[in-house]
Amino acid sequence: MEPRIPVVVLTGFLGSGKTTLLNRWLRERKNVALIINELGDIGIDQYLTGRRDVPVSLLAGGCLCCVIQGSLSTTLRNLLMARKSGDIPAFETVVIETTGAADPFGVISPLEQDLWLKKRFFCQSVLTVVDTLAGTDALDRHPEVLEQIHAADVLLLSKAEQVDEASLQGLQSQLRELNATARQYRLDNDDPGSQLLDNVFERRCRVTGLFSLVVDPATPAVSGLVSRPVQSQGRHNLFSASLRWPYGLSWALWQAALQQLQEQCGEALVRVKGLLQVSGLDGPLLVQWVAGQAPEMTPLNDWPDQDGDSRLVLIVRHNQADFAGEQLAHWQALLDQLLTTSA
Ligand SMILES: Nc1nc2c(ncn2[C@@H]2O[C@H](COP(=O)(O)OP(=O)(O)OP(=O)(O)O)[C@@H](O)[C@H]2O)c(=O)[nH]1
Repeated sequence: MEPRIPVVVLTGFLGSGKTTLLNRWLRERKNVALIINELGDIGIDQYLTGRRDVPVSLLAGGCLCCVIQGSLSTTLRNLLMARKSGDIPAFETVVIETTGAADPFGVISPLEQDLWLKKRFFCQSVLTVVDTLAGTDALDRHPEVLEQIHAADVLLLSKAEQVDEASLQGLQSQLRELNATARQYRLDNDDPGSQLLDNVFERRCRVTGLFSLVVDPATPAVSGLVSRPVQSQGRHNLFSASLRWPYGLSWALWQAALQQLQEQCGEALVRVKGLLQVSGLDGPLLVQWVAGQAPEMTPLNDWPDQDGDSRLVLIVRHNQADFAGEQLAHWQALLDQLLTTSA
């Protein structure tokens, strides 16, 4: 039997900087296969990963830790078959970029529970990106962030260059309380680089259906740690809605429309990302927007596919599953109106 293939789980809340970091690391690495899991139905991240010579599998429309947990087994099997038959390069490591809402323990559980997979793959590390700009607020607002921190072997602190030292230190000490063993790296001046993908960490967590921490009797209990059941269906009150639209608008009208979307969704808004058709531009406008942070709108040279449709994914936190869809439907009506008046 061949040696087992290591699987690295790269996690972190919505918009924390997972894809940005992977882009950087994949410039130096070829020998990985990438699995990208997206909450929305339309994948955007697969277009943003820098290297085209790395096999990328997109799993969209729900989280691997719950709604589409079964898809990981199939995807890993397919990757292994394709590697054996020489259809894809002989990757040495699989990197899973989770959705921003994922519970990493839920993502890795098939690797521990499916005997076929267990013989061929193992979870080598859980790397968690922490958005320092979102800071301690995110720990209070989004329980998923706590799960991602608890599960981490390493904490990678993004956007630290935008945060003052005192806030950063406050966040770092809170992170140490939540996960005393994970090493912290500031990505602005201490990026460990893609070599981190080779480091093997001992799994500290045991997956039993109910997730519980295996506490080393030599280490004090970690404060604030909760173990809670994971439902087989979507366990988040995070919902996504996606829109494809075969038209373009001017940059200024898109800006106004996005502003309107923010006002409509209010506090519920968590993340917006998309590729928009803009009159006068050959390539799309990449929209990257993390709630509470300034929207980034970057013109790209080319469309990543033949399609050329504007597409947008909206992620909200709300107790009504229909909320995201309704907001996007209202917004589409506004876009249609803008299109008519600007024609
Ligand atoms: N200033 C700064 N911005 C960053 C950094 N990392 C990411 N960003 C920005 O944060 C936004 C989200 O980055 P992504 O890499 O797409 O985040 P993500 O975690 O992959 O997002 P999801 O897939 O939606 O969960 C983008 O606008 C990035 O440009 C960083 O270290 N510093």
